[in-house]
Amino acid sequence: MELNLNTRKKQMTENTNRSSEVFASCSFASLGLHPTLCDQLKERLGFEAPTLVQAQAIPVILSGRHVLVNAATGTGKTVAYLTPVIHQLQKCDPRIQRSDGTFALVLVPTHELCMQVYEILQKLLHCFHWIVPGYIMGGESRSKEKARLRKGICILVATPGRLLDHLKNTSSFLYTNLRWIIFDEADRILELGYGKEIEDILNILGSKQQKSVGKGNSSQVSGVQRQNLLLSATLNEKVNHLAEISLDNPVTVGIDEKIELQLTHEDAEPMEFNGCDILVKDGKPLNSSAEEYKLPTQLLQRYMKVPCGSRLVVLLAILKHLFENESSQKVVVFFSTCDAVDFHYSLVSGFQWLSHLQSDIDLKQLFLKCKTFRLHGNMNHEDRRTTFHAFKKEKSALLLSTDVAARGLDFPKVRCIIQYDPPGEATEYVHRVGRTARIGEKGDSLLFLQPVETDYLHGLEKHGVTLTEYPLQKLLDSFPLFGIRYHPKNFVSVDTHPWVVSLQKALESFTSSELKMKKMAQNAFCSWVRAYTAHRGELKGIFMVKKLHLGHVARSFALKEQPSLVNKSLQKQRKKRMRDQKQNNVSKKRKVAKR
Ligand SMILES: Nc1ncnc2c1ncn2[C@@H]1O[C@H](COP(=O)(O)OP(=O)(O)OP(=O)(O)O)[C@@H](O)[C@H]1O
Repeated sequence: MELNLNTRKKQMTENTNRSSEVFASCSFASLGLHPTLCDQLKERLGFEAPTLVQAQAIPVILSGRHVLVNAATGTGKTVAYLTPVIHQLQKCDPRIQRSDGTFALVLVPTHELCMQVYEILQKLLHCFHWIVPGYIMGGESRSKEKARLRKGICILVATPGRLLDHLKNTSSFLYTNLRWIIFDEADRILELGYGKEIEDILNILGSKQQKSVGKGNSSQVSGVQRQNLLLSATLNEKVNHLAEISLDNPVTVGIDEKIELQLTHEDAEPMEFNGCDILVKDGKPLNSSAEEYKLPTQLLQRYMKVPCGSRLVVLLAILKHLFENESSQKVVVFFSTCDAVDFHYSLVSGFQWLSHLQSDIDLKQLFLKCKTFRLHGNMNHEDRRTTFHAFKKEKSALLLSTDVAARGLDFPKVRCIIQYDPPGEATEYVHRVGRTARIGEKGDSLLFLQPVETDYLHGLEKHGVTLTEYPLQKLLDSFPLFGIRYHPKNFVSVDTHPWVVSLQKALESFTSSELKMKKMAQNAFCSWVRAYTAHRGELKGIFMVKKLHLGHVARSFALKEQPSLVNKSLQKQRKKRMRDQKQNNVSKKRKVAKR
């Protein structure tokens, strides 16, 4: 009883500590936001108080300065940039109208993030019906978008490619009143190769900065005061060029002490907004030493050393453990390719295993009994949208995804992130794990590495990210094999663990029993190897294709042999069949001739 009381007390202290790391001790109203907007934040979104980054960024953005916002994942950056824009637009007198065209542009890297920002906007604008939000993004109907643009969209959320398309081809798209350009996940937009599009967009919008504009002045373009904002949890030197061409004397706002440390104290200008100390800085954008990333402190980060051939079994073991130990569990697993997502989705959805041998009846049941979703860029738009919303709503579910879900997406209550295929850059690691432990909540992350890949951890350490090892052996020993729990006297390697061997065999026979499943496994194998070879720069020395044992890679896709061998043996079979057929025909002819 006392123990329970102590545990509860400890939890309460932890919660209070976490809360003070995330939330500021001031109100939204005290930051200068309109009372109706503050009511919307409370009523529509349930936000009582601003987060630290909101308390820091909102007053600076309201002041009209160009801003770089750098804060950990899940700290509320979206509302930090949307509310000042709405505040300014609602107070325009006379009221703005749709026919005035677009006032604010939010650029995002993915469709899902586009929808997410649009949905938050809809909630915040509920009481400001004259400020119309809208979105445009690749894959949607151009003509419908044109029609919406013609009517007028006051705050427009867009992906860069489609925006450029409309800027060039939709003559009714009015942007002469444009006042804000916001780059959400700025570094990702560039990583996706949109650099050229962004330059073109800035050129067309007349928002490209000419060097050495007076300190503290926002740029004036065609009489309208412009204010540009750049945000990400991983603002690094890659963003410098974009910052240089789009921001005019920016203020850096961030809760990242590492970034604050590299600011020169002469430049630093401490401000106080209702008890929230803020360090803002004029002038130059970030340099490469700023590439130390701040992750949510409550996030438990672990890695697992798994031999290649046992990867699949270990993944299934972890998932089984997670879903059987907690009644409501939300997990996201990241893969490197769309084919890998499809294969694992079909496998998880259909794979059954004999759970007991005691009775003569085969009690086969689904190995994983959780609700499973998949998300990747090759899915059609409607399916992506449905998955995105469905996974958001679920209390307990598994999402298998590529990096389309890595950036900005806010799935409530995700408890665990599994990086089955390691990400490339450390930035991607940060954003993937950032899908959990949001807004002060608890979260775990687990990174799969093959024994030859563990140098990847040093790369992460350089960015201030440290992981501890997950006790894999203990987990494997905890699974009973046909009713009996295995107690090894001596250390047994993962590959030879009886539970692993047995499950691997079952997986291979499941995959080989269905042609469709086998084909999916082969495709996934091939695209996985291709993705592995595509690692760039320093990562090439860690993820070395030469060191891969393709037979073991095949096992990780539940294949008995690697696809090229499979193809060869298929070819051999085909040749043999043709030879047999030929011989049959010859003997038939001979028979006919004999008659
Ligand atoms: N003031 C607040 N009070 C309570 N919850 C909030 C507040 N501000 C934001 N949130 C919630 O916190 C979560 C994270 O917010 P948001 O997605 O804006 O974070 P982010 O910093 O942009 O994360 P990422 O870097 O991953 O994109 C969301 O669920 C959002 O609804």
